[in-house]
Order: sequence, then C-alpha cells, then structure tokens
Amino acid sequence: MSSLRFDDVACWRGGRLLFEGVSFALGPGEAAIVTGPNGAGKSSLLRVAAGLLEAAAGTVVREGMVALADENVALDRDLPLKKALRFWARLDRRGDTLPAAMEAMGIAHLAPVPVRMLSTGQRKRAALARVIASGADIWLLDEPTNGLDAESVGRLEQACAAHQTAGGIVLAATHQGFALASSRSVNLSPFVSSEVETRFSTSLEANGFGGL
Ligand SMILES: Nc1ncnc2c1ncn2[C@@H]1O[C@H](COP(=O)(O)OP(=O)(O)OP(=O)(O)O)[C@@H](O)[C@H]1O
Repeated sequence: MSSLRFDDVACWRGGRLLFEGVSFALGPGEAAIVTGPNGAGKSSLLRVAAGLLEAAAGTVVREGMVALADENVALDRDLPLKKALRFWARLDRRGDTLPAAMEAMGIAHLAPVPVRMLSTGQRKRAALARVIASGADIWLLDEPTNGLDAESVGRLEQACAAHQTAGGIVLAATHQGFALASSRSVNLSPFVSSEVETRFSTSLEANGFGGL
C-alpha cells in the first residue's frame, strides 16, 4: 500500500530556511497540490519527498516507489524519443508500459524523432510519459503543466486520475490551473515569515551581500 507522509518537516537550502512545520499525509488514491510564491520552496519540497534532499527537521515517510518529473528531462538528446524513454523503462523494468504511456501523453507519433529536435512542450510530455511508464506508486510532478497546451494538460489530468483510481499518489507543485481529483493544498506561503526573511538577510550580510 502506498503512502507519503510529512511530519513537521523543515527545509534549509542555500543557507536559509525555506519552510518549516510542514505536515500532511497522502494514502492510496490521494493527491495534493503544493502552492506558494516563487522561491517558497515548492521544488525543494518535492525533492525532499523524493529523498533527493534531506529534511532539516521532521520526518518523511514514503511507502512505495517514487518517480519525479522536474525541469531535468534526463533523456539522451541524440537518441530517438522511444529509445531514450526505453532506457528508463528498462531500468524500471517496465518496457511493456511504455507504448501506453506515450499514447497517454500523445507522443507515440514522435517515437523516431531525436530528443534534441522536440519542442519544449513535447519534451515535457516525454518527461511525464517517463513517470507514467515507471509504474511508480508516488508521482512527484514539478510544474507539470509548464509548456503544455490545453489538450496535453487534459491528457495529464486523465493520467493522474487513472493513477489515483489504481491506488497511486500524486503530489504536484504548480502555479497554474491543474485539476487533480480530491486533492488538498499544501500552501508554503505561511512559512515565508518575516523571521525567515530576517534570517535570510542576516545570512546575506554574513556572506558579504549586505548592500543588495
Ligand atoms: N541548488 C540549490 N542550491 C542552493 N539553494 C537553492 C538551490 N535551488 C534552490 N535553492 C534555493 O531554494 C529557494 C527555493 O527554491 P525552489 O526552487 O524550491 O522554490 P519554488 O517555490 O519551487 O520556486 P518557483 O516558484 O520559482 O519554481 C530558492 O530561492 C533558492 O534560494
């Protein structure tokens, strides 16, 4: 059974506290959208959830396999798209799920096109297809709708709904409209307190940036 839980989690990055006291729990079929202004720490929270960044305080518990889609597409630019995606599908031992994932994101027809020749939105759809094909229980999506046209956003929403129906979890950070079934909000704004700003200023001054 998949689950993702944050208990009183804090995150320091770049010498400052980004957020603290973040708690939420997601079980099978549940989803949450992380909101907050630029720099609040949304991407950092997803990296903490993925286990790529250590929490400064609190506990992160994840049960199930995790897949993260962020701005790093991580596909070989010189390979045809399907071969580049197959590399990851093999690592995940999920070669059989790749055609359906490419179909779901509307990129099946791009299979022979080298990754370097794809448009921004097509590359984004490929990154999302990689997550869909991974078979991971917990999808971590950083700004998943950036660069996507309306049809692709709809495709992604459908893929997320199917994932949730199958018992999967979705945690997405976004500034834009993105419909996730029965999702809750994890808002980082309240954690950008004046205390944090003061600590940031102090940190800048300590590092010789006081005049900025
Ligand atoms: N690799 C890094 N090393 C050090 N500090 C970093 C790094 N990446 C981000 N930060 C710091 O973490 C802060 C939060 O960044 P993060 O990308 O998590 O915010 P965000 O809420 O996702 O922002 P945005 O809405 O602009 O995408 C940044 O302001 C920066 O100070």
